[in-house]
Amino acid sequence: ASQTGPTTTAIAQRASELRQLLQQASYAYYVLDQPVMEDAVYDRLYRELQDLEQQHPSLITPDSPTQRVGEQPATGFESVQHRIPLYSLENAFDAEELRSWDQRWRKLAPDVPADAGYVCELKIDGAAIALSYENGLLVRGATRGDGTRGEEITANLRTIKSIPLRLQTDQPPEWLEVRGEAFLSLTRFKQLNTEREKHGEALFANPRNAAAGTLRQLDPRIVAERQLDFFAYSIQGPNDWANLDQAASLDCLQSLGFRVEPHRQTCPTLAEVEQYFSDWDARRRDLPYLTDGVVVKLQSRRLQDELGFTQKFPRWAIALKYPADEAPTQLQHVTVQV
Ligand SMILES: NC(=O)c1cc2c(=O)c3cc(F)ccc3oc2nc1N
Repeated sequence: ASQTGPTTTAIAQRASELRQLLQQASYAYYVLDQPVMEDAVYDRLYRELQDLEQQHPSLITPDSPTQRVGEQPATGFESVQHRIPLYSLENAFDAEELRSWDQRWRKLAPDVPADAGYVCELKIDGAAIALSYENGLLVRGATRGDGTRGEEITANLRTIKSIPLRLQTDQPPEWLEVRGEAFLSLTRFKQLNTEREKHGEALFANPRNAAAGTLRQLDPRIVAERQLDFFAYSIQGPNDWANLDQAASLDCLQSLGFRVEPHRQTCPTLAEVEQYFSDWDARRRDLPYLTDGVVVKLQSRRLQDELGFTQKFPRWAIALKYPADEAPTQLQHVTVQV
């Protein structure tokens, strides 16, 4: 047939160019927190892509920004088995318990020097999530569940703008597991509760419950409205993706398109770990999200692999907790999970 408008390949090229532009703008805005495009420009390009995809549905790709919010509410979540189990962290409530953790792992690895190298990460108070990528595309997302199996909530996680639908690398591994914390910012938490109060709805008790409750919503449109966020903290994959040290794996996650909590710090000895912990006890209250401790990890991946896991916990990491806040964030009203 004679082509009146631009050729099909030209349209396909435009669609691909729009996806690229929109993904870069979205990464800059949601992951780097450094917008590079006016909202009005973003919206115009987004609508142009939506129109192209409506006219030519074959152009729709799973990583298109138009594919983040699905329509149909699920009838219920499937239970899925994690490719790699998700463990919980052992807790330490003071410096003495931190030191006893240190002694315990050192008994199993006596030849490790005192300045073994620890990485401190602020512990985000949200919901643990597992993301599965295949050939660079997000194929599944799940809650931690019991660590071996979780609830399949891919459609809900696709609505989180700081979760990439495609890894930013032109050589993606055949599979990649990314773990992290889905959370609600304090601002968003307060906005949601203000709205709920206006409509006489039960309030969320705290941002963690709000995030976990949101992820259990069957309708992705509701999840999208809540505007959850995500910090990645671990990466597992085949071959050379599997032996990155802790600090390098966080940098790698950032380069792949994930948000990583920016205040992580490498500490040569436990003294610096304790210093970091007390420095951030005050500073963390200025952050736009809730934290409830510091996760202390051994920097060396070889050592992590050598130490492995107990039934429940990694031997090479511990959560050093801050005392729970006495003043509850929002407990005046009865709250239920919806
Ligand atoms: N909430 C968090 O900010 C956070 C949580 C975990 C974990 O739960 C966790 C669990 C493991 F078995 C191993 C490493 C981990 O690292 C982690 N790192 C973090 N930054």
